[in-house]
Amino acid sequence: MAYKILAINPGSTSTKIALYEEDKELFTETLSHDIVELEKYEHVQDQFLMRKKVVESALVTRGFDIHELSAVVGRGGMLPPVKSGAYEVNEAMLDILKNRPALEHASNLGAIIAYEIASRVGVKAYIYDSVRVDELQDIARISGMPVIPRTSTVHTLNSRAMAMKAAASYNKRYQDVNCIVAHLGGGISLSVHAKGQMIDIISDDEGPFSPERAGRVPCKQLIDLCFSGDYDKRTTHKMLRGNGGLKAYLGTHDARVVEKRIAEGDAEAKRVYEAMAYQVAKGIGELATVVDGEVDYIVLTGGIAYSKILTDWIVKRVKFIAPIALLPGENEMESLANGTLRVLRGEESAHVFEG
Ligand SMILES: Nc1ncnc2c1ncn2[C@@H]1O[C@H](COP(=O)(O)OP(=O)(O)O)[C@@H](O)[C@H]1O
Ligand SMILES: CCCC(=O)OP(=O)(O)O
Repeated sequence: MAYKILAINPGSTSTKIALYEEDKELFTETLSHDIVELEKYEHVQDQFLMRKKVVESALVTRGFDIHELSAVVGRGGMLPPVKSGAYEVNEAMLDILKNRPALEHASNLGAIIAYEIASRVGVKAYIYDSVRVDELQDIARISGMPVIPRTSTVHTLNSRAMAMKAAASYNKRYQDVNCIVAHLGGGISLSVHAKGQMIDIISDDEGPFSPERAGRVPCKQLIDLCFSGDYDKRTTHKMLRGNGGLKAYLGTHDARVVEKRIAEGDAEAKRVYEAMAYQVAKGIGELATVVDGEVDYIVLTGGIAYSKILTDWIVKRVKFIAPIALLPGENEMESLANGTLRVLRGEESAHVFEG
């Protein structure tokens, strides 16, 4: 019997779904949500029913009977630190994602929607390479403030998949190389992979700013801002995540719009956009020290890696470290489905989530 897998990837303004038969994509669709509608919900978790209905309607529209499914997989959310690979969704995981996620994030809905659909047809639901995969080496956990230990929150799914893809293109095994991956999307995160483990990372609040996030900001000034009485907690969070970065400086989080302005001679747009590249390059340099400079290759991936102007700026600054593989875009849906397929085929086993 051919396995059919439904992959669900909730993002801040859309929910992507894809149906795979074995490793063949039958269809993929981005279901956009109305921003005004989304803003009516106080918490991301409250969007569950609305997003589930949108997913189910899309499947009905395509005439797909969910009873044909062998498994459903969702993008793993803001759990406590977990291992790489697959986890079967269970009650303990659902409890955390629904009631006390490490951070409010659309990906928290991936497992919840997957579980609902899978339960209806009596198959298993999984997550794969969650954003909270934590393989940090011990020394990387020390932040400088004992009450704030460092943990890993990173674009694991795409970063690991692209690190493996690049390894194959250099005729090497992921398990044998040291590489640095910069995921350049609406949010930016970086990771250093040493012999198959993400031993250190730069999360979206520890390094470069991005189209919609502030990245690392001077923390003493941030404390003053938080206690100034001018901003509530929700607004401050939004300034860091959602309304930060390019959006804050230039009023748009679309890098293509910024590039158009640069082409038209907008000097401020160029100054800010180049600063984003500068910070990404600095982050790559920082992570190169983790493996004593022994980096086999650097990967630039995510939507902004399509940008020649931005990647040229980064490459100019980091090419002394290692060769650079440009793998623009992301293959999250394929990675979710392929990981689940390996579990169904018995080539990989799913971890048990214990909370
Ligand atoms: N051809 C392109 N050139 C420059 N930027 C691009 C291009 N295509 C997409 N982007 C930018 O990539 C960003 C989104 O990347 P993506 O990986 O899709 O992120 P996310 O999944 O986090 O929304 C946006 O800022 C978008 O403007
Ligand atoms: C850095 C953690 C993962 C994350 O923030 O994902 P999105 O950029 O897709 O929101």
